[in-house]
Amino acid sequence: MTPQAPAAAAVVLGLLNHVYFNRCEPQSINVSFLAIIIQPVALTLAFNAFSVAKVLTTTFIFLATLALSIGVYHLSPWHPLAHIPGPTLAKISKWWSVRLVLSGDQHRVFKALHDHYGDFVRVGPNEISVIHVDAIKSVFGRGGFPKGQYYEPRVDPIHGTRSLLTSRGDAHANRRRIWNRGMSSQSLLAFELILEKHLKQMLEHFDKFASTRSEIDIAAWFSYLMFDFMGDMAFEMLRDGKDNEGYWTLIKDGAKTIAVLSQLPWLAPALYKIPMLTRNTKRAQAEVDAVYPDPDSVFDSLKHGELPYLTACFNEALRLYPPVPTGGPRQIPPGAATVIAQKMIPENTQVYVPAYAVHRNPRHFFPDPDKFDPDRWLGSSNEGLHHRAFIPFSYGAANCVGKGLAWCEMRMVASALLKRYELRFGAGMEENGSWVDTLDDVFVTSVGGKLLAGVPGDYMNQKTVVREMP
Ligand code: HEM
Repeated sequence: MTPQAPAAAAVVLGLLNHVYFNRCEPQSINVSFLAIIIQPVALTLAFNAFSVAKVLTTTFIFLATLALSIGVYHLSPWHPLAHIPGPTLAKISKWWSVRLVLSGDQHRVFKALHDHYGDFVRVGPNEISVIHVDAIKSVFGRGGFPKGQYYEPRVDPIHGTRSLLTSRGDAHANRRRIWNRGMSSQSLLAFELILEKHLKQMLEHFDKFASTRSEIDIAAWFSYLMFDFMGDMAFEMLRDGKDNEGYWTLIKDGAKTIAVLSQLPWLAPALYKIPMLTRNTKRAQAEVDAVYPDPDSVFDSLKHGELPYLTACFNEALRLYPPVPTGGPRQIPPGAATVIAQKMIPENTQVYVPAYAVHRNPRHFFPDPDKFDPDRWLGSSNEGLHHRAFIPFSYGAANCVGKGLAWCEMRMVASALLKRYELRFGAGMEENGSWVDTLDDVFVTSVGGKLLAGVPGDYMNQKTVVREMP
């Protein structure tokens, strides 16, 4: 045996491992980690050359070969995604994505990549992002693709319980039917009463702040409101459950489902862009005043259809700052290579259709796709407005089940605030103008910092006489 034999064997073993992992992607780190640790040790023993130094050397050669082989293959013309352009580091390893997600900038970076590379970008060894409008239907629509491994970490690791978000196929369809019943227009009317109760509580607090002219972090207050409302709504379902099989099953299905209901940040980022926080306040406030002449009537959701300007403002906020900015990919099943927007995409690829980048593409919304311009939603012609490319609530069978409720919340909260106050940016907020740039993409949007409302001396001038809340 030559002294180089263990090293050569470690190289061969590294290459064989790559072939194996390429065919059978590991589903759990435990098994693969164990295999990777044991193999070089066993190899050193097999050559009767056991010593700590030799084990370390063999392990290093083995791991280096494995890493190099994987990296080279990912960049090679033989990789099935070789025809999709993208950053080199993204193609080589998933660590690029991990770093990106940790930074919170995923949505902004995806957009920049699409600006540079076009409709298709390779954003991982086996992941692509597509912003072509045809991809929305192909990926999310009927006959589209299931959620894949991306969603698995969201499954309860102890009980294996799947929420609506993580279930697939028939299990998803069955559970979704129950949710749909729970979110029917009749149910929404009941939820509105709960929202009204908590909204009034928030207004009481705001009245106090107004009287002392103090500054508030309005983003935090919207989160409190949504937390209280969603929590109360979930338990209200529980209370009424005996009479409503739909709600009852929903709750019985486990705490995970309630946790989904209690997802707070979905709504907040859109609310932060409500027009009272911008210079576009005039018209929206006038519209609310006209539709709700009586302050007590602002809780009446039946009039929400009479608020086209406010609705346009929210559409524009949801377009520029979709609360699920990138979202999760769908995964092309084994053996189901497919064509998306005229490009062949191989099996097992994870496909993102990132709302943030789709919404800011000049082919879909023009002119000035980065500009907050509610009027683009109000024109009689649809020029410059690609409705099919507007996907803040996603699309297809697993789109947002809470869409109706979210719209009700947004319009009711905004109407109540616009009717009652003239809000101003807090000290330093307007000049910075960059609060929205601090929003992080962590699947949903996470609020980066305080959004101060009001300035001392000119703060939340109450338009109406403050009344005692019932
Ligand atoms: C402006 C507010 C909201 C936005 C923009 C939004 C957006 C979305 C998006 C994009 C998805 C798809 C996620 C994916 O594909 O992985 C989704 C799913 C979902 N949303 Fe919302 N959402 C909002 C509010 C709500 C509310 C208030 C609820 C509470 C009932 C809710 C409950 C859900 C559930 C349960 C799902 C999973 C649906 C399924 O897998 O069938 N959402 N939402």
